[in-house]
Amino acid sequence: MTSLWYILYSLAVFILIFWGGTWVIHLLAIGYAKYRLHRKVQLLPNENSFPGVTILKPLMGVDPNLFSNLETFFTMNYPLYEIHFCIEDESDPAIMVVKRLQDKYPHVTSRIFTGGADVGVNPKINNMHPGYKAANYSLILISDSGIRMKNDTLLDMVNHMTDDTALVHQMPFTCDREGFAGTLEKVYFGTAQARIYLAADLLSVNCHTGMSALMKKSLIDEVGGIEAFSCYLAEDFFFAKSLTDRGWRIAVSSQPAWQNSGLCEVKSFQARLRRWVKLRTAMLPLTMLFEPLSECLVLGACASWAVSFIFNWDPLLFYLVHILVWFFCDWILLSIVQNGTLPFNKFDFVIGWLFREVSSPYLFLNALWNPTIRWRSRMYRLKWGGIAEEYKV
Ligand SMILES: CCCCCCCC/C=C\CCCCCCCC(=O)N[C@@H](CO)[C@H](O)/C=C/CCCCCCCCCCCCC
Ligand SMILES: O=c1ccn([C@@H]2O[C@H](COP(=O)(O)OP(=O)(O)O[C@H]3OC[C@@H](O)[C@H](O)[C@H]3O)[C@@H](O)[C@H]2O)c(=O)[nH]1
Repeated sequence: MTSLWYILYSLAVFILIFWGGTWVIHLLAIGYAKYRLHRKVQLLPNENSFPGVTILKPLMGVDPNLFSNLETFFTMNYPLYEIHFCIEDESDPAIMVVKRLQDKYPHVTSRIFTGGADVGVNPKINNMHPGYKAANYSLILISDSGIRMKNDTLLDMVNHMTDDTALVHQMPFTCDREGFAGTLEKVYFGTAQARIYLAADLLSVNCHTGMSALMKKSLIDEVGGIEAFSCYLAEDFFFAKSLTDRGWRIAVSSQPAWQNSGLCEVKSFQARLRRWVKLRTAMLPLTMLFEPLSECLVLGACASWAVSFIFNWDPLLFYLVHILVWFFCDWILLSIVQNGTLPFNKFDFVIGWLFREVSSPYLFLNALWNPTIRWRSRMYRLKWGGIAEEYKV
């Protein structure tokens, strides 16, 4: 009996320490977001001092926003860059979209690479490989198909590329999009993900998500080029790991990544989140415990039990206050990340927030239950450590 009491007591103490840690993370994320995000970019002082950038754009298929998203890459205020569009399938309609833009902006240097390569399992790396090999500049920007740039986004990223920095990445966020799925994505990226992403960057924990990442090419070539990472599906995490293992800094730029894919549905968004859970748990198995425990509703329930066990406090009242304060912290963080008027009202936020909080533990368990990963047209399985193999049925 006494030993069971000690076990429960220790568990309650552990939960309360973890609970306290998550509030520190809330505060760090809010403070760091305020300090780091949306800083004004200096104007170009001297065009010659800016390094050239090769932008790799892996494309696969067309969505209603593709043309206007890609157009933002042709209108950036940066003196020296080229765009390498990488399109695996030679009959992909994305080729026509790119050609229309090339005709509209003939003064911007851009090329189309079709066919991809077969250097490993990761299809994004296979697709980008020919474009990477033909890169002419010292900086590489890997930018996913749904990303939108502001005029000064590239300049902002380059400004963060200091001498001891090897990789500058944008924190994922989303453009204002209509409908519940648009709200849900904005709520997720501006609250749960932004909190961890910002706290991780502040504490130099690798949390790099590679939808928009500027890298020093020579440092990637030093370890064998992008093909050296093609055995992983989460090539982004391993790019950053390889660089930090060699003593380099990675940094978040002040503008978040404006995702604006024309496909905006709850179902596809949840499938994407499940795919990411599978990547994380294979690479970092400890997240299997800490990730569900760091969710508002799960942690609140555990902490309510712990305070009633140790201090005899009312667990229900504690749970309600916990949820309310968490909710307000999330609202504050989202408002800072958005840096302007949100495209939905407070009621929509409550619904989106509750939906995310309730569905997230379920999505997590669901992802663990089925380890097969579907990414666009292919299926994969991951080994512990993150090595991937294609799964053919
Ligand atoms: C005392 C509190 C401890 C809190 C532990 C928190 C556990 C992690 C909770 C949520 C994980 C959210 C991760 C957000 C971004 C990940 C998006 C993603 O999966 N991207 C993949 C695909 O592009 C990519 O390959 C993976 C990137 C790295 C993921 C690393 C996840 C672990 C982060 C742990 C950070 C802890 C920070 C706080 C430090 C005390
Ligand atoms: O088979 C594929 C799949 C994807 N891609 C390209 O890879 C990019 C990212 O694809 P998606 O938008 O489907 O996937 P995500 O946004 O979830 O990607 C994210 O998670 C997985 C990581 O490897 C990526 O670096 C990260 O951005 C797109 O530009 C897409 O065109 C390919 O070129 N081939």
